[in-house]
Amino acid sequence: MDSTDTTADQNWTQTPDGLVADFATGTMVRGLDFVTRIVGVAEAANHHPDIDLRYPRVRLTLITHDAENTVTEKDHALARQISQIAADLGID
Ligand SMILES: C[C@H](O)[C@H](O)[C@H]1CNC2=NC(N)=NC(=O)C2=N1
Repeated sequence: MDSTDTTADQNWTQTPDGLVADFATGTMVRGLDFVTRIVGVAEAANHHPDIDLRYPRVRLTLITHDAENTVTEKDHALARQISQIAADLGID
């Protein structure tokens, strides 16, 4: 996957803990709305991020437990979906 021009990659960084992204939600209420939508797509994918909901940002970490805690396509696919939700909500 060309990792230079997709929205998902603009938000996400590969770390030893997995794919990590911070989203500047601005308030905790907006963060909760964002997280609620994330949980919806995570449940549908049966693939779940670690979620750190704070004021004024949400931090997400994606790793595949079933693959000895490595980053897999499941993580990249969910990252793309999450980045799209953020874009839809006008969250950077
Ligand atoms: C049994 C269940 O389907 C698995 O444990 C799923 C659930 N959600 C998951 N979420 C994440 N992030 N990684 C996984 O490997 C994973 N596996």
